[in-house]
Amino acid sequence: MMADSNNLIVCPVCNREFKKEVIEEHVNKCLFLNASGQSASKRELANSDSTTTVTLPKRRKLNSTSTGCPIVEQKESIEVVNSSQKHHATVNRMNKITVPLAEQMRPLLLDDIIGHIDSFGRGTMLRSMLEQRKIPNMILWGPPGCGKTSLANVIANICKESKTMRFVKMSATMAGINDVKEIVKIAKNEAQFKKQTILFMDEIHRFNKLQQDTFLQHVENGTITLIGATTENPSFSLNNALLSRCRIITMQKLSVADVLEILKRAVKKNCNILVQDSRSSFDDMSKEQIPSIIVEEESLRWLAEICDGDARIALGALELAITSRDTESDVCKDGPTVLSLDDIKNGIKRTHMLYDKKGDEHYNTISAIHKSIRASDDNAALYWTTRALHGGEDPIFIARRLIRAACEDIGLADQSALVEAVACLQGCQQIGMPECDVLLAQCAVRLARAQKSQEVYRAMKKCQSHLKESKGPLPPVPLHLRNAPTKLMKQLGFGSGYNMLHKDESGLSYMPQGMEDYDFFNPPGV
Ligand SMILES: Nc1ncnc2c1ncn2[C@@H]1O[C@H](COP(=O)(O)OP(=O)(O)OP(=O)(O)O)[C@@H](O)[C@H]1O
Ligand SMILES: [Zn+2]
Repeated sequence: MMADSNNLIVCPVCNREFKKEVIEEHVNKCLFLNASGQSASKRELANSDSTTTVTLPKRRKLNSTSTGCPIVEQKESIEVVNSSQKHHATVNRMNKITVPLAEQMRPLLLDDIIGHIDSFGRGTMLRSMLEQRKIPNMILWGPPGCGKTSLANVIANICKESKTMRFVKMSATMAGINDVKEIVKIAKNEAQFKKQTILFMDEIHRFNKLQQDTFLQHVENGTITLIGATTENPSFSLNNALLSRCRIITMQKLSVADVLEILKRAVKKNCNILVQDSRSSFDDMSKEQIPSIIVEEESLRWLAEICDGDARIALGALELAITSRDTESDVCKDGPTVLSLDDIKNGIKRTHMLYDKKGDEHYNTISAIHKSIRASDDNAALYWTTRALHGGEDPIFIARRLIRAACEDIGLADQSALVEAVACLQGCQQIGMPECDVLLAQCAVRLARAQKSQEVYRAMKKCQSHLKESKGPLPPVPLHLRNAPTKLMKQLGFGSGYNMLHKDESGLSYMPQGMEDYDFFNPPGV
């Protein structure tokens, strides 16, 4: 299949071959997945166009002033060509490309970590502990790509220098109980040689509570020092006993300025590519000084803004943009290649990154919808609903929440709101996305604009807490309210004295005995 193989291009990330028409799409996927530790090729394998032949496209060699850049290095090693060299070339390429830019930029020192001033900036307790090489048990809780693993990496570095601590890194996505037991066994042994084991467990929330119990005793008796990282609220996902033994370090989402700084550092330090306005002139530079690629500051700022605080995504996108930009320019031009905002935008699909269905963002957004409705802010209700859908939220999940809001916040003030919200759910079930988007938008706006009444909801809450707080057996249903289907029951007095009149005229109480004066709508003292 020689003719075909000429048409194949190797993915620089996973080293598989794809047809020219699909390679771009594949590389985009592969880079993103690679950044998140997965591989696009595995998923695509079943229906991919890959074959075993290796034919590499000819690439432009970059300016030699750019050495040190991971991207540049990989370019140079891809510069291959005939089939007798192909094996060597493949190996060479693999070695260099398996480390994505985000990984290369991982901070080594505390001072390299950007942001997080409140949690471990100068003057914080954690900071001074770490500076004295004291590592507490801790859980790092923060959104993806904010630097949890990076902090662990810095700690690994501290361990390396200390000689009295060893650092072990695991991920709960891969490891099981047996791995933990193994670590504990080694840790006990190392302890005899006065070496403390620091265990970093990434994505610790993936362990169920029973599995978490395995750590507990070893954390408690000091065999291991545990550092857990999680994107999920630890108070829900972690064992209480474990929580009480660990310091919870809350890491905020990185700000736009933080991410911008990380991007600038990556560009400056690693790649020797200038960040500036492309219009500036290079007249007074010697030919060697002129960089091969220029990244405009505007592009970096845009990236920093859309990555939603995830530095890994921002770095991955930058890497992708540089890689694909360079591939395009086959001919060596006189001036540098400019990486414009459009180049960066082309490489990225916004929705891929921003909405994490399982994480807090999912609940945060749905809560924002509900609260906007409650506040009668139609504009905000529309925004949050649209944003949830844009991020890939399940429309049924939103519709259910709207039904709840229709009762909880609108209630008897406008009873058709409930009917319409239920209709909205049915409509969503029947037509699905993308058509049901407007159903949800309309319903959210409708609910936001409705009259509000929490009367029933509040009364129900009062009633619920009354029941919860009442001690001893609950009062029996009064005899006159009971049904008497049998003779025996009639003889026992069931239903006796009952009449069909309204409460003011019937002379009966419809509340249990002793509770005649209870009014959940107007509770005493309110
Ligand atoms: N605060 C930061 N300072 C400097 N670089 C950072 C920071 N946060 C993230 N980065 C960069 O982003 C990359 C990804 O960050 P990291 O792996 O530490 O995130 P994480 O919080 O562990 O994310 P996840 O929950 O997805 O594993 C790092 O390799 C580093 O290059
Ligand atoms: Zn690939």
